[in-house]
Amino acid sequence: MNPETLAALDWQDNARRLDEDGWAVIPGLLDEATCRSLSALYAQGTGFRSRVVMGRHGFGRGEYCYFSYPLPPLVTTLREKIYPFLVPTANRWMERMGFPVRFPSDHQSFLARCHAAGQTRPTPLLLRYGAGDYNCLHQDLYGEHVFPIQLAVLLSCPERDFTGGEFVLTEQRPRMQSRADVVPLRMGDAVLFAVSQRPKAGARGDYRVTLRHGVSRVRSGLRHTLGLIFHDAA
Ligand SMILES: O=C(O)CCC(=O)C(=O)O
Ligand SMILES: [Fe+2]
Repeated sequence: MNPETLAALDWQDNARRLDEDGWAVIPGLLDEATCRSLSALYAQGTGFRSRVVMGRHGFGRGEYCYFSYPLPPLVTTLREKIYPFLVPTANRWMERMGFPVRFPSDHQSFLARCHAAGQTRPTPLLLRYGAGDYNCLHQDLYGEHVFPIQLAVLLSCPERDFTGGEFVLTEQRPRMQSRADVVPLRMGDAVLFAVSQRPKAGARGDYRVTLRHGVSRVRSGLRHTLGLIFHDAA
């Protein structure tokens, strides 16, 4: 992955799919070698600020580790270089939902805002699921400052490295029942998705829907993911 690859992506189409569905897949964001080397960091166990065993918190089953600063260079690059392409959608969503917040065009300025408010801990993470593991539906909110779109990259190969373990999104509409989507991902694919709320166009104008994401039960093997959240944590 290099910055030119990112600039060459169809961000207008990504924005359109985020508006319509609340998520968009970037096929083949990372190549297999990069996926393998990122997954290998998990077993190495260094460069992380904390490890969370999901079962201990009722978050599901499996575990994840938050990177510490400085992040691995590739993770910093992805976070800094992808962010600016998402800002127009993020700002449009805030406007359409009637929220006053607007996001600066560069990630460093947004992080400075998080840090000034006490959200200083890095949120990018690696997740690892074995057979029987899953991630309950959740939202990655870590304080007052929330960038409304995040990214996850599947680092393992479905059917070869693991079975089951699908990325799931639910959308809760006001006074209606929730709708689920399963996002088809191959190794190295990234999914952009709404962290929490997003506007949806309806017959009588925009209304807000609430998204949650999770992972269905892994049936066999080992599944790794890279999670990229643009706000830091309190
Ligand atoms: O493992 C996954 O696909 C989901 C990871 C996740 O919850 C996240 O990146 O925030
Ligand atoms: Fe998450």
